[in-house]
Amino acid sequence: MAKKINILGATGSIGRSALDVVSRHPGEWQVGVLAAGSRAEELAAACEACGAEAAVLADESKLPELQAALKARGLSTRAAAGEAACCEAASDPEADAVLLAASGAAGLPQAFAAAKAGKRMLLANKESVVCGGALLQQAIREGGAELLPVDSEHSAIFQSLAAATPAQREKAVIWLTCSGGPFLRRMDLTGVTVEEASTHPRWKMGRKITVDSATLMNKALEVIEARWLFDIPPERIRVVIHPQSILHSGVAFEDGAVMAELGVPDMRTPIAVAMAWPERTESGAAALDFTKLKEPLTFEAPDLERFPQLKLAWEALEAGGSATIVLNAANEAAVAAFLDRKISFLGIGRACREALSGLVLPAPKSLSDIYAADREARSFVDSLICSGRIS
Ligand SMILES: NC(=O)C1=CN([C@@H]2O[C@H](COP(=O)(O)OP(=O)(O)OC[C@H]3O[C@@H](n4cnc5c(N)ncnc54)[C@H](OP(=O)(O)O)[C@@H]3O)[C@@H](O)[C@H]2O)C=CC1
Ligand SMILES: CC(=O)[C@@H](O)[C@H](O)COP(=O)(O)O
Ligand SMILES: [Mn+2]
Repeated sequence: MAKKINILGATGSIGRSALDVVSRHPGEWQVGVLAAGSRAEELAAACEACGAEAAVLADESKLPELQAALKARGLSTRAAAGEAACCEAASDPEADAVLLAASGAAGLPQAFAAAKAGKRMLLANKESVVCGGALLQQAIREGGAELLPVDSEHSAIFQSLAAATPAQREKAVIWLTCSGGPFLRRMDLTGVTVEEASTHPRWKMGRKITVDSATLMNKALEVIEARWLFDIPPERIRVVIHPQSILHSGVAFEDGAVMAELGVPDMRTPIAVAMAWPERTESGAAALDFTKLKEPLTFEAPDLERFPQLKLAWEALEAGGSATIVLNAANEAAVAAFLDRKISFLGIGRACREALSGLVLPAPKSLSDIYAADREARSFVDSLICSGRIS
């Protein structure tokens, strides 16, 4: 019988890539629920293409629109809306796997729901790991869930660690690769436009993560993500700039050996790895031919003067409490303001730093504590922007 996958964030960049992988395996995989944020027409179209059983929108007010869009396509797909319905999709007892690919902290309740229900979690939504921290890891353990990383770097690390013993992991160093984003060689970042920051040199991704890659906050979030996913202290996580995005990250062992995963930059590979693990399956990604690489593979240290956001990962982890939640929320609020052309590109980093030093909150004890810290950081940044202190 075909295995069932529920996809949250189905209309996004990861969601579409996942649907492409699923479509290559008829009879082996079938789609249960597709969930998205608010775009009813796009969700209905995705349901039609893959024959999903149910469609869910997080935005409750869009339920009539979703029902109408499904009906207009002659589909009998069940429709639901609201955050609770998204969490039901994430914890669905009928799903063999759930892909968590909403964008931002909006994915947090879904990750907790999947963890508590003991699901096989294919996790792209890094923000839920950054905010959920120890609490999410605890929910995964207690719920008996299995987490398979989809973020390309973490998929590479996961694969590189597959054969390592606990003792070998204890001394391993993680090398996270970073493309450097569109401004790797641009010395002056004043005046960066929304259009410039919204174009990634290697990956086609959603708007928020693309801007994060341009500020290097994406890598900061990935350092925090790695700390939790691989239970590794921050001082054993390093970042290296690798503009070609062919080596997706690696692990250095005490004997000098480095295990790494390489491939063409195509998210269908880590999605297929997570779907099939510990087996392998066809993803649709082109094979890497070392004899036909268009440019040499290069590596260099990151420039922390021009990209100070990167340092905030270690600072937030060191600070403890709710610092990583504050950092994530401040960044989400600042990136949204930048995309709305209310603040400059450099204002994003200033907002993150101000929030991190201005808001010292205790460690969360529950999901509602996480929401509270998240809300506080967002309103802190909003007030910085409204008062003109960040522009
Ligand atoms: N794109 C990539 O290559 C990579 C992405 N990631 C991570 O994966 C996640 C998704 O990124 P990406 O696909 O680029 O983002 P996109 O912006 O392309 O897509 C976001 C998706 O999330 C949906 N969505 C928004 N709010 C909710 C909600 N509350 N519940 C369920 N779905 C929701 C959107 O629906 P709607 O269309 O209705 O707005 C859309 O389907 C992010 O956390 C990102 O960091 C990690 C590695 C690589
Ligand atoms: C594809 C993926 O996993 C992204 O997170 C990607 O790594 C972004 O590239 P940067 O290295 O530029 O942040
Ligand atoms: Mn990544």
